[in-house]
Amino acid sequence: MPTLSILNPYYIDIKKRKILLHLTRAYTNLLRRFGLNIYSKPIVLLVSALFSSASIFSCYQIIRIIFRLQGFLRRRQRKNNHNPLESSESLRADFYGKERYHRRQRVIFVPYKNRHLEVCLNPTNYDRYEHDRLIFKKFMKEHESISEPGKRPSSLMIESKFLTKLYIIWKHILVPEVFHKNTYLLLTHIAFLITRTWMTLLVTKLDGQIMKDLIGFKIKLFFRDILYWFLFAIPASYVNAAIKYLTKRLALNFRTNLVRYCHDIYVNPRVAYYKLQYNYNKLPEYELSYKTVDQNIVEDISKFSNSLTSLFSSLGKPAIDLVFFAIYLRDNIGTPSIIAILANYLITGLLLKQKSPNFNRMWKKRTQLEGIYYNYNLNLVTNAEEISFYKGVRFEKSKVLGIFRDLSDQIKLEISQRFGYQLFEDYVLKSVWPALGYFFAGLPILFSSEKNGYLTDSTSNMKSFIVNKRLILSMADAGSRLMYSVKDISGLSGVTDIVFTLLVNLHQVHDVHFQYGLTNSQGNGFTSNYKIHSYVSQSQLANGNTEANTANNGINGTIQYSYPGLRMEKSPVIIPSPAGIKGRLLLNNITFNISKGQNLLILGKNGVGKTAIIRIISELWPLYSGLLSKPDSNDIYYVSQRPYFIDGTFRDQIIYPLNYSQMLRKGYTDDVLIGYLNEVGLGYLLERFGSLDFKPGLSDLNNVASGNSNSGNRQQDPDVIEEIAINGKVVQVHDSYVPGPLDGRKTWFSLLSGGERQKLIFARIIFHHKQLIVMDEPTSAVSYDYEESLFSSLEGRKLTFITISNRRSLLKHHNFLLELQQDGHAKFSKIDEEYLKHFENTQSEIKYLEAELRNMDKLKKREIELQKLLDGYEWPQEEKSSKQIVSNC
Ligand SMILES: Nc1ncnc2c1ncn2[C@@H]1O[C@H](COP(=O)(O)OP(=O)(O)OP(=O)(O)O)[C@@H](O)[C@H]1O
Repeated sequence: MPTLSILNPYYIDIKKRKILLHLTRAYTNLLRRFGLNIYSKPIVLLVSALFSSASIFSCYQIIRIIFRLQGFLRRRQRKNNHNPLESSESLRADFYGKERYHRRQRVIFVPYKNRHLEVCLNPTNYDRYEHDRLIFKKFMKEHESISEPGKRPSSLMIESKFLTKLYIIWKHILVPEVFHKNTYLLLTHIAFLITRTWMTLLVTKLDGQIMKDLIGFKIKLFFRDILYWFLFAIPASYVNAAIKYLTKRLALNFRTNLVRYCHDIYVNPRVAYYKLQYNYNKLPEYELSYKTVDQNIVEDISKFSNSLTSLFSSLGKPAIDLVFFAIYLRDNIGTPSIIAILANYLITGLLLKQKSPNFNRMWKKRTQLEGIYYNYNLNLVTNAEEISFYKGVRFEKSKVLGIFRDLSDQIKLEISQRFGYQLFEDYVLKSVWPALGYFFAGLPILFSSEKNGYLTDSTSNMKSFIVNKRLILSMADAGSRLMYSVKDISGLSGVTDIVFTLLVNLHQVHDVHFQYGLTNSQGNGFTSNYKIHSYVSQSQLANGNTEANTANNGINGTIQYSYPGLRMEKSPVIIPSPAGIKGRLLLNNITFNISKGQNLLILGKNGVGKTAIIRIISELWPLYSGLLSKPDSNDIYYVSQRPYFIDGTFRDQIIYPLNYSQMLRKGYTDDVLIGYLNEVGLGYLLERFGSLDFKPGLSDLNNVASGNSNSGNRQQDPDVIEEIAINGKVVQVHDSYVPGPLDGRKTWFSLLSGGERQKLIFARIIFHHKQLIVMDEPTSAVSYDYEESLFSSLEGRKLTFITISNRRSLLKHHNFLLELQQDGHAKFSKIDEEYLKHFENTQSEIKYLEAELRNMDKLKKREIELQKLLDGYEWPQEEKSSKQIVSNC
């Protein structure tokens, strides 16, 4: 009964099985009609290639869905049980001293097609870098010890240095765990390489078979084998494409790992990017040029990743080919022939290596020169206006051409050295090896058919010859590719040196006990920044080479945080160098103390060390001795001598280093910022640059995401093109966005005048409203009347500030004065009413004297004019003689 059949659970299965069987039968019949065997290798390969791609694609999709689900659940969980340790306020301040690291997962929006994707960034594990630093340090120590005179390293050690460096980078950065996605990619890559070699073997056999069909006039078999050839091409192309894809993917993954690693220790609160210029290495080969760090990170890391991954193909493929083909050929041409072929490869390989020029050194030199050339061009672009004013075109042109000449000379040298070697290499690899291949391929036919009566059939002879010849030529090709990849290895070795040197230097600078070139052995044993110690006396400091200095070569100043004002006590200002406390002393013991609400003016001539004091306060330079008490780093705002602007909107220039969403979270709106701009006298710029060159960026999306779309004069297009759910909020992505008056994007530094730049920085100071503001020549380009109003704004807000300046006119805005003398001494005094009165009296006296001087100048000029008139006057005779008498008198 039909109902019963449907109820039967096996009914559907039986039906399905029947359909499957029917389809299989139809498929085999179709193949048979073309004379194809379904179990033949090309067919099996084709089907498995299709099947494996379908399964890989499905697995990938399933994994993506799982990850998305996991992210969603994690966010929901975080929202439900709010963990204070994971909140944005949870900061780390243990091992890193005063440094703070966000441990929270961050969500950013990445534009994709016409929508924005939500991307989660996991928190960085900084402990990892502390661990890795010791590994790099150990390597350097060992290397330094073997480089000492009398301890010459063996050549093996030098050779293995490259492998050790590569191993360290590999193990700690490229593939940090065994079960890492890069491990899977690498294994898949190797599997595909083996498959390709096996397929080459199959194609070679098929080639011989086709030749045999042709010579034996087997038309049907000939067409069948041609069809096999076509079918074979599909999985073969798939494998080739997969190898290329995996090579590129792996290179990108390696690059990403390396770049993230470098950025984590290069751009972080320990300001390695600044301190790197003060790093020195005992071994010159590990000296990093500060000027080429950008090139190292941007280009050399990419080159390293590409050459490492392409080496898998260029070295792995021929190596696998050699093994496979040798095993297969051993059955056809015998073991002695195979040994002879391999011995030939080995001997010529060694010969070629001996003749090979040092490509590694040449490559390193060329890369260095390329970097210098690139940086010089960059310098031209950055300082275009200054160079034009100075009319420095001729000078710059001759300089840049000189640099390019050095580069082209190096390339010429490289090309000419390559030429001789290439000649020899091509002769051996492209002529000698294939000729020997023909010889060995012919051996079994020549000898077997004559002596043993074996292989008498000419078509079989032909097939055997074709297969052997192709395999031996492929072997020769594999061998030559191995030889060529020796060059790749030396290229990789050069770029590994560069990347390793970069990492060594970054770790040295990222060290919490960074000693500005001093090694620990030069310092005081276990060196520690900012520990309490007995002070070095002034006379000892001035002397420079006393016993106390030798003992306290390290950095021994004490820094106290959370201080409401600013205090320095007996702190010397020394230019950081490997000489440590014995380095160039700019200022002797600086001592001053200001409390909250008090302001300090630091005056001094050019080059006396005013900015150097700020460098010490901001911990860019070390405090070799003495005491520094200051508020927490986050409560101080520093203003540098040269205003800094970023590539962003007008708003970004005011709120830097905050971003737009952070600004909104703090409760600020564009209207408030516009108020600040008017206060510093830059309101007129809003009209001029308001919404010029507006481009919607991530900040605009963040604005919408945070739900604060009503900021100032902003309007929004009601057309919503998409809605995304982020942390439980619905984010609307708008098709168009009408920019507000602070949305203009310009190259701000070159666009604003010197005075405008400084006024804009004042708007920034007012916006941030920090506990302490340290300013270096903030009004040097501002007119006196505006200087008055800018400082009055700060005073009106009761801000505590320190100003470095050359202008005594600023005295009235400060409570204390620190006058720096050329001899390295400093005088700290209070600026009270009496002082100001005295100063004003002195000023007016100076003005009076200046006016007198001017008058005297005028009188002198008048006298000279009269004298000239007298000289040129035609005196009557008797008057002339009386004039003569007068002048003689
Ligand atoms: N990295 C360095 N290496 C060597 N010397 C340095 C270094 N940095 C600064 N100096 C020197 O230290 C001295 C003080 O520099 P600083 O920038 O503090 O001067 P300043 O008093 O602020 O001068 P100005 O008023 O001209 O800005 C200068 O002679 C300068 O050349």
